[in-house]
Amino acid sequence: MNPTSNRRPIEPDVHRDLAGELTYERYLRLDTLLSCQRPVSSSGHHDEMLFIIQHQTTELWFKLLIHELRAAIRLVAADDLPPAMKSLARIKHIQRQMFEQWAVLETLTPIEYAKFRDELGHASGFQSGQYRLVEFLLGNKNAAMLDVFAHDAEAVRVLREALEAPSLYDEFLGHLARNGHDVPADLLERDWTQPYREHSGLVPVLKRVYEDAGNHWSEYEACEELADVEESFQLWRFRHMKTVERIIGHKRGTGGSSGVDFLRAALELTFFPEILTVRTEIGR
Ligand code: HEM
Ligand SMILES: N[C@@H](CC(=O)c1ccccc1NC=O)C(=O)O
Repeated sequence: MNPTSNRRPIEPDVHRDLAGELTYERYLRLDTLLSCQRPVSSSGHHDEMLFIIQHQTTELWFKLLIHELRAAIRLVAADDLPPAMKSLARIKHIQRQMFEQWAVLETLTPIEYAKFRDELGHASGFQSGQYRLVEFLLGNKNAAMLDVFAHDAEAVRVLREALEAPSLYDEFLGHLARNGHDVPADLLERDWTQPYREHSGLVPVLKRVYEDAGNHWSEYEACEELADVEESFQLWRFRHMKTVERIIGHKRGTGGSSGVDFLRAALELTFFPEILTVRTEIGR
């Protein structure tokens, strides 16, 4: 090593003849991945690259979220909680990345965005099939959301399948029931296509779990993990709404909604309501 050259020599055993072999680029399909950034703006606005990459990276994180959420749902349904918690821990880190990433897009000023916004037509994040799938897997079911995918039979098939299946919380309540907890029967056999609605009969069940956590540790841990996932999801929704507010103010959305007010209304939606409600009852 020569400390003055400021150059790292390539070691002799580094593989150089890679023709026909599996390489970094081939394994990661970078030819495809890096050819997907195609600005629509005819005059090629500098900032559209940021806009595209911000969306594409988020869609990649959605893909991993879906992969992990599906694994967690399967594991909870099989009463195998420890690996399910591992998936939820990973999900929380992904959510943190997605939250922090808004800072990059927030460098886009209203003037910069206005230069290419018109060219986006009616395209909108509201049409993100992967986002809607994440919402469904977490339990925010709404059949009307399928309408905007009517042009895409495969998206409708995947979303309908998730709409009709138990969500993460539905499976968790089933797990509690199988482990001797007195979960109200109407929560165990309900129409899965409907959004989960808070049930006062579940609160005493969770109260027992929380107040006697020593004897119900895995259930207690799972509740806390779910609370974290819900909070992180709300933080993402909130930051999206604030980013939108600072970039387009109260203009209507390209997807046809009222814009910020529509996004703010989503902050009222909850995935695991009793896990928060129980806190009011603790110690009473
Ligand atoms: C300049 C940046 C952005 C603006 C101005 C914006 C604006 C909006 C607006 C106004 C809506 C409501 C639907 C509509 O009428 O269009 C919406 C929905 C949505 N956007 Fe964005 N957005 C931005 C960036 C992003 C990014 C980076 C993502 C990441 C994928 C994203 C994902 C979504 C999703 C998933 C929805 C549906 C939300 C829901 O159903 O509650 N948006 N956006
Ligand atoms: N809804 C946005 C447009 C937008 O952000 C967008 C456009 C195309 C693809 C993804 C988008 N992202 C989120 O809505 C707007 O109203 O400006």
